[in-house]
Amino acid sequence: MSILSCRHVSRVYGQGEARVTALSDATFDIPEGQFTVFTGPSGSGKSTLLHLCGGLDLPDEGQILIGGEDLYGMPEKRRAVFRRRTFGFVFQAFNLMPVLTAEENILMPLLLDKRRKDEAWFQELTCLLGISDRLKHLPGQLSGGQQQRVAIARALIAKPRVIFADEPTGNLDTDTGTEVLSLLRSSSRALGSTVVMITHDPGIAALAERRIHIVNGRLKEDGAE
Ligand SMILES: Nc1ncnc2c1ncn2[C@@H]1O[C@H](COP(=O)(O)OP(=O)(O)OP(=O)(O)O)[C@@H](O)[C@H]1O
Repeated sequence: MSILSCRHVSRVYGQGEARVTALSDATFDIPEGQFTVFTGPSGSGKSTLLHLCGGLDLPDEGQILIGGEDLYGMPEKRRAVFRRRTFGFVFQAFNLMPVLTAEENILMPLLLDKRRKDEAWFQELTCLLGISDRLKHLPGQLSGGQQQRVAIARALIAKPRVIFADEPTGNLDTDTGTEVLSLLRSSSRALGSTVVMITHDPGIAALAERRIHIVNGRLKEDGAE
């Protein structure tokens, strides 16, 4: 079974002259463990699609199934809990809490869900990401690449089945971006998680197993006419 199944999903913003069809009839399936990127020009609908798949928006039409569960068929409160337990998010701007140490930032999803820390996974993850000696630092004391590695650890600490990453390398130089991406891949592989990522960078997109191109809210699989 697919981990993520998108069925005829559309999203329209605004009304009248301000009406924009951000996404039109999006249909695709992502098997568990696959690393997929969404590419496309600015304003084509990539973030809209990522937010819908991540349970952060509401589609106007269509259905999104996560492991067979209808994401928008469940009540909002249950969706919030489901999202916290099933998804990890990584953003371009890192979005770390500046007053918390790296370790406190990483553990935040567990705290929100009143879950215990799996010490072995915490050690493995921080070691894999090369941040074991930075755990007591505040985000402001870390480089951009280190901050994004902390954000990846935070996204993975609760062992999510799907990781959504919105331009995770967008604020990093090319070498750091490639390194961070490879760490995102190896740490998600260690967990067997599926990664769905937006990128503008063709070099980064080439590293994915699958590319879904979006133009004017319409999807086009890599290699398709
Ligand atoms: N909240 C909103 N209200 C109105 N229009 C919106 C809203 N969010 C997005 N849009 C419009 O929907 C379209 C798709 O936007 P989206 O952010 O999904 O594109 P994108 O491909 O992620 O762009 P970028 O690469 O620049 O981030 C754009 O025309 C955008 O202006």
